[in-house]
Amino acid sequence: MPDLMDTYVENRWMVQPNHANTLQTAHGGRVLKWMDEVGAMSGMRFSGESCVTAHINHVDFNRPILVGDLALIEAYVYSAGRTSVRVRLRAYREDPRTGDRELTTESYFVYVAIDEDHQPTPVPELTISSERAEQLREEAINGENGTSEH
Ligand SMILES: CC(=O)SCCNC(=O)CCNC(=O)[C@H](O)C(C)(C)COP(=O)(O)OP(=O)(O)OC[C@H]1O[C@@H](n2cnc3c(N)ncnc32)[C@H](O)[C@@H]1OP(=O)(O)O
Repeated sequence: MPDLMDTYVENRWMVQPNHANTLQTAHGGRVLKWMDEVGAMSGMRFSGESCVTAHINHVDFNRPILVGDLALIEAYVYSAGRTSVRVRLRAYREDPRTGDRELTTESYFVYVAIDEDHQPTPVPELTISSERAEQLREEAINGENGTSEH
């Protein structure tokens, strides 16, 4: 049974002019695409299956990510159903020189594990075996319910 920490995936992209809008900041659709990809990686790591995106909850773009910044995307599975997997996604802008980062976007995605026939297929149970994992799960549940502070 995979542990929450086993599903923790992060990836970075350097924001290039071809990722930007006319304001020279990352296009929102591009950021969502990166989030979706990293979330799917997390869901696949958890389930051992291909995963498709079934649902994206509300998305607020709180800060822009400038061309030349790094877009850092973090994902982890915090809950699992029979065939569905809930993934917390956070996007940060990161200064490539200092590593300073600020949260820009947060969302909660539902993926469904599918078999070779593209039909939903069961996922394992999620285990929580450390204080850090428990903290991450609580943060996700509170964030999804709109009760977190950020
Ligand atoms: C990473 C990517 O970019 S993938 C590309 C974009 N995504 C897609 O193309 C997916 C297109 N959609 C589909 O193929 C189908 O609707 C599927 C596979 C997501 C679901 O198929 P369905 O036949 O509706 O499945 P079914 O009704 O049995 O539900 C399966 C699970 O999905 C969950 N689910 C289905 N739709 C949703 C939804 N909109 N929101 C939340 N959960 C959902 C169900 O609650 C169920 O969860 P559980 O098994 O944990 O109880």
